[in-house]
Amino acid sequence: RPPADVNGQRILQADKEPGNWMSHGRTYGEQRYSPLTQVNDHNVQKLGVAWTQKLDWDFGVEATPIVVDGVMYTTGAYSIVYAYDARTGQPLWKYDPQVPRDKGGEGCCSVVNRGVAVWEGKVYVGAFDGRLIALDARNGKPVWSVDTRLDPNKSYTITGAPRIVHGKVLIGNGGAEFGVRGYVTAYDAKTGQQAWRFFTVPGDPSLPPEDEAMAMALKTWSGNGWVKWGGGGTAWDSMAYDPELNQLYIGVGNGSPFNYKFRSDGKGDNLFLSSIVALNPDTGKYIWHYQTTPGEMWDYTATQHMILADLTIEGKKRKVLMQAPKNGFFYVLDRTNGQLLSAEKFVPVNWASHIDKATGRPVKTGAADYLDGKGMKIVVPSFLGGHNWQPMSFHPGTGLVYLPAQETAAGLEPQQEPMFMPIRNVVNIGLDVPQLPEDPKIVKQIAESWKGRLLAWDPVAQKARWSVEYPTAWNGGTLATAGNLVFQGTADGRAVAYAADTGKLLWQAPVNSGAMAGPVTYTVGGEQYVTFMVGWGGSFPNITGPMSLNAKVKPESRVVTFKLGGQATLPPAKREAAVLPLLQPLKPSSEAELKAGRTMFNGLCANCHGLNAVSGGVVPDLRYLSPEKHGYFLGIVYGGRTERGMPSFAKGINPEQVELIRQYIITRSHALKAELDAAAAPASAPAP
Ligand SMILES: O=C(O)c1cc(C(=O)O)c2c(n1)C(=O)C(=O)c1cc(C(=O)O)[nH]c1-2
Ligand SMILES: [Ca+2]
Repeated sequence: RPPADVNGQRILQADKEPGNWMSHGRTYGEQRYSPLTQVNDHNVQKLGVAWTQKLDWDFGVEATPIVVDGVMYTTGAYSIVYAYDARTGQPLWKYDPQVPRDKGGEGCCSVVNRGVAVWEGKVYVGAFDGRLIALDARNGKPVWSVDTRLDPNKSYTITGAPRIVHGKVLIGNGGAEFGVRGYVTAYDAKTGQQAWRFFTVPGDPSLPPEDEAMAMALKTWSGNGWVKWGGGGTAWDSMAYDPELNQLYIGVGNGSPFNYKFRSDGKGDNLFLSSIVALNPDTGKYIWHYQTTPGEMWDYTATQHMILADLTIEGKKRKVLMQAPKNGFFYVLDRTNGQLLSAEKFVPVNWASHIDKATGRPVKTGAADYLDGKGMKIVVPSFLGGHNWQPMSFHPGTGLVYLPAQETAAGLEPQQEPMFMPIRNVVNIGLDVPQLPEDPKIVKQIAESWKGRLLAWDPVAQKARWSVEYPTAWNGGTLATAGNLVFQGTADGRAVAYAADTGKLLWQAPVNSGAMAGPVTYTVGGEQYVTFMVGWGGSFPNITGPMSLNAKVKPESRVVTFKLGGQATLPPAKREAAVLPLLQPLKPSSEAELKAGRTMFNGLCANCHGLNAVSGGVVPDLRYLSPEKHGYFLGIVYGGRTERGMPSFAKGINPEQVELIRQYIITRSHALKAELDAAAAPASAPAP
C-alpha cells in the first residue's frame, strides 16, 4: 500500500483499523476516542518513553499527528511538516514551507499549527502565511500550493488543520484580531482547484451579497462599520462531518473589531459570528446555524472543538453536536437541524445568566457590557475562554466528555474613537488593551484565580462527574480510550493518564515543557503507542505572561511517544535561570510619559512579550534585556529580528515613541529587581 493512502471509505470505517489515526479527530465525528485496549487501566503505569524527536522551533506546538500504516505525519511551529517512522521515531522527511519568519506579528497567537490531513497519497498543510499546500506523502515534495487569502494585504493566517470530505480539502483562516473577513474554502484534493467558498460574515453592504446565506446574515448587521474592520468570523480551528446527513459543521469565530459599537452600531445579532454553521460539503451551501453569542463583543469564538455523538436524552436517541466554546456554556445541539437541546455553564460566567431553552438565546446580565458608558468591565470568562482550542474527547462507554476547561477573567474597556484602523502586525480590536495592574501582589492574586481544570462532563445531565484542578490554565487536549483511560498533557510539563470512569490518576511522566496538543494513540506491529506533541506557547504564555508563570515550564518542542515497557530516555529539560543584567538608569520621566510608554508597549509589544512587559517565557522577557541591546533598541524595533520571528515596527511609531517604550521597560526591570530583592531578604531582617 502506498503511504497515506487514505480516502473517505477508510475514514468512515476507522473503527475497522483502530491502529491508525487517519483524520484530525480520528473519525469524522471527531470524538478522539480510540478503541485500542492494549494499554489500559491495569497496566498504564508501565508506560515508558518509546522515542522522542526534537522539533526545530521552541514555539507553541498544537498539532494532532496523523498516523497511517506505521508513518506519523505531524507539524511544529511555522507550519513545518515532519514524517516519522511511527515505531522508531526515525525521521523520514521534513518539509519547511518557508513561512517568512517575521510573519509571527500577523497572527494573534504565535506561529502555531494544529496538524495535517492526508488523502490518497498526499499530505495537506495550511501554512501560517495563508497557503494550502499538498505534499507527496512518499517524500514530502510539494505537489500543489494555493494562496487561500481573500486579500493579501490583510493579516490572514492559517493555524488550523485541514479536513477532507468527498475529495475536497476544507480550510478556514485566522485574523479576526487584525481586521479580516472570515470564510471556509474547499479545494479539490488532486489539483488544488477551488470548489466553493462560504463566507461567515457579510461583505460591503453596497455590493450584492454573495449568496442567500449572506443576504440573510446582512439583515443582522447595522451601519457599515465592519467593512473596514473585516467583520471577523474566522473559522480558524474546528470542523466535523456527519456522513449520513452529509452535513459539514464549521465553528465560527469572533467579531472584528471586538468593539460591537464600531462594528455594528452595537446592534443586531451579527450572523454568523460565534456560530456553528452546517453546510453541504459538496456545494458549500448553508443548511442551518446556531449562534452561541449573538452580538458577540468579547472574543467569544465558537471555533472550539465540536464532537458528534448519539446520546439518549429523555429516553430518545438523539444525533447531537457538542461544543464548549469560549463563552463558558456547554452546548448540546440536535445536529440534524441545529436546535438547542441543552446548555449549561461549565465554568464561572458573568456575561449571561443562562441560555433560554425556548428561544435558544442567552439571557445577558449586562455585567460584562463594556459599552454601557461606565468604563472598564470584568469579563468572565476572559478572551482566552472557558475553553480554547485544546481538543476535548468523548468516551462512548462512560458517556463523558473530557474537557480541558479553565477559569479566567479579564478587564475590557472600549476605545471612544478608534485609535487607528487595522494594520498588519498590530492587533486592533477597538478596545484598550486588556487591563492588568502592575502591582505584583495583585497580579499574583489574579494569577492564582486563573485555574485549569479537567472536567469529566456528563452531556446528558449537563454536569461534571469528576474533575481535576491544575495550577494554571492552558492544559492540554484529551484522548479517551477503550482501555478506560483519559490521556492529557499539562501546562506544567507532564503527560498524565486518568481512569476514564473515576478520574483516578493512574500514570504520569515528565515531558519537560507545557503539553497542549491533543494526544493520539496507534499501533505498529501489534504494539500500542501514545504520542504527545509537546511545546509551550500560543496565546496564554505570550499575551497573559504573568498568569502563566505558575506552569514553571520553558518552551521546548518535541514529539514524545510512549509504549508499555518503553526504555528510551527524555533528554534533560532546558533550565537556564534568567539573570537580571546591570540595570539601565531610570531617566526622570513624567507620569504622562510613562503612561504613554505603557500604553504603547501593551498595544504594540504585549501580544508576544506579555502585558506590562512580563513574558510567559516563550518570547524574551524584555525586563532582562542586556545593556548592549538597550544600546541599539531602536534598531531592533525598526529592523525587526526576522531570524527570531520578530517583525519590523518601522511603520507607525516614531523614535521618540520607541524611546518611551524603552523607558517603560526600564521601569519594569527596576520593579522586578525590587521584587526579587524583597523576596530574597530574610523575612524578619533586623532593622539596620
Ligand atoms: O479570531 C481569530 O482569527 C483567531 C485566530 C486564532 C488562531 O488562528 O490561532 C486564535 C484566536 N482567534 C483566539 O481568539 C484565541 O484565543 C487563540 C488561541 C490560539 C492559540 O493557538 O493559542 N489561537 C487563537
Ligand atoms: Ca479571536
